[in-house]
Amino acid sequence: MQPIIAIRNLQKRYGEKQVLKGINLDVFPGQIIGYIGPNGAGKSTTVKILIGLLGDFEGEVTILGHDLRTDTLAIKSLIGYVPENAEIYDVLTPMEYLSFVGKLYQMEDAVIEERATRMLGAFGLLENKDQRMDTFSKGMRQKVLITSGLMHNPQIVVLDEPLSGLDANAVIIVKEILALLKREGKTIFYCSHMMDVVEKVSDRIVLINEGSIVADGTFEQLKQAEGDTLEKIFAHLTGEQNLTSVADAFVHASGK
Ligand SMILES: Nc1ncnc2c1ncn2[C@@H]1O[C@H](COP(=O)(O)OP(=O)(O)OP(=O)(O)O)[C@@H](O)[C@H]1O
Repeated sequence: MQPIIAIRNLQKRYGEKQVLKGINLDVFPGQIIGYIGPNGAGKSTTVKILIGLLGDFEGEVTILGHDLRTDTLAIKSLIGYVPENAEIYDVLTPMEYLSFVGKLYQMEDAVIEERATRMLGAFGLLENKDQRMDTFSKGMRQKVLITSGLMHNPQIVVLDEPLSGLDANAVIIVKEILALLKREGKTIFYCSHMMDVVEKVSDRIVLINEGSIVADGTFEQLKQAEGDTLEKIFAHLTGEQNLTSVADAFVHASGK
């Protein structure tokens, strides 16, 4: 099977600092990849490259046969991106914002209206659809962002910590959306720190540490090789093995 995303020797520097040190990854159609790693590991940098936001990288990235360097525009229409807490034009209402985003994807007005209404309805936001978003909670904004990333029915969905600020019910809805998207054959690249969710939704887990991939496999495969929970596997492979004493030192640092 041809990979839908092929990443070859991907490297990225910010000044002197090399934050991606040669990532090689083939993602196959219909996979849900859980892309995890400690703070600063390079997850968001990888995502920003994949969605065409960062052009200044070394290596090769091909998405559905398009070269990311030369076919950025074609690739953007194939990918849906859900960021964590992005700036949203909060003087707009959800419908105005979604209409703006839909037009960027060249969607017809009637389709935008229908999809936006259906998706906002699923998140319980219908009664807020014509209110300015400057009064919205963090979770309500995140629901609008999720809608805006999925509305154009992309083949590949890239989510960077999409559950940030969401309440328990919304987390369940997002997990169900991911399962539905998978059933529709979409490919999902899912970055998160929420190990329990990654463990449940991903059919392949890629762990990155200091800019390199240190584990790649199904949860079952990682479990056999490294430990019984994803949290433990994560701690083992990223070098933080005594987290209780780190927490203890932190609490006692302020008291003595
Ligand atoms: N615009 C930038 N300029 C300079 N350094 C940057 C920039 N963006 C990210 N970095 C650095 O690159 C490294 C990787 O950052 P990145 O945001 O990709 O990590 P991450 O794995 O997504 O982390 P987190 O889990 O904290 O979101 C970090 O050391 C970060 O400080």
